[in-house]
Amino acid sequence: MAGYFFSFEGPDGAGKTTIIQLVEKFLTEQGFEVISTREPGGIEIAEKIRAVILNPEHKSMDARTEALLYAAARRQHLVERVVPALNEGKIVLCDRFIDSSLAYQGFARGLGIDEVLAINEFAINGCMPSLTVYFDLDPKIGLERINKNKLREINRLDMESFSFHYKVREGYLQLVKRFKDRIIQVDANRTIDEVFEETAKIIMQRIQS
Ligand SMILES: Nc1ncnc2c1ncn2[C@@H]1O[C@H](COP(=O)(O)OP(=O)(O)O)[C@@H](O)[C@H]1O
Ligand SMILES: Cc1cn([C@H]2C[C@H](O)[C@@H](COP(=O)(O)OP(=O)(O)O)O2)c(=O)[nH]c1=O
Repeated sequence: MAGYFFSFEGPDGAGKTTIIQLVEKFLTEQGFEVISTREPGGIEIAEKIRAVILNPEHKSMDARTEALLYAAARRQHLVERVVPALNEGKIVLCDRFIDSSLAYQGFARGLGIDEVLAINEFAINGCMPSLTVYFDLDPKIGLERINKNKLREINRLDMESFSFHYKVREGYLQLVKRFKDRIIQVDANRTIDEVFEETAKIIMQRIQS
């Protein structure tokens, strides 16, 4: 595969969507062919799986069921959207990928990072991002940012307690230590311009290396 696969991680409200849009514009202006996507990314089968996961009425969903459904939606999106773009030599910017499952289901839900990694390795079959930018932010600040934006829908994961979201952050910080070569941590508690500049620099370094 000729393209570059980059994923972006962090708590809800960390600024992933905002920064990805800016990075996409920047890279396009530099002459690269870029797509930005997010799971389920408009892929019909993956959308349907995701609707089942995030439906606030599904309070009885078992944690392993949740992890398997995320992995299934990921697989479908990868095959239909990410891999074709990489094969065309494009840069793919993906809002959340495997590390979301490791942090949310593996660590915060307590299923175990290694267990969730195993089912995701099966799902992605070797197609890992070459670089992951993790936006680190106190989840409280992320939720405050989201609450200011009244247009955003509230999903089943948003309804989790604060302690869940703090565990997600702890999970991410463990992943940063474990996958040092792949994950780069960025302090997201700064202005949009500052976060964008650092992110663009990290990505350009990886493309040029
Ligand atoms: N660095 C920042 N400082 C202040 N507000 C921000 C920052 N980055 C994003 N926001 C705002 O926070 C909200 C959530 O941002 P968004 O990019 O949707 O986050 P995510 O995709 O990580 O959930 C949006 O209203 C966005 O404008
Ligand atoms: C991709 C993924 C997301 N999630 C969670 C994170 C979010 O709370 C929720 C919805 O993700 P998403 O639609 O990416 O929401 P946001 O725009 O807030 O980032 O699903 C997992 O728990 N595991 C996963 O593998």
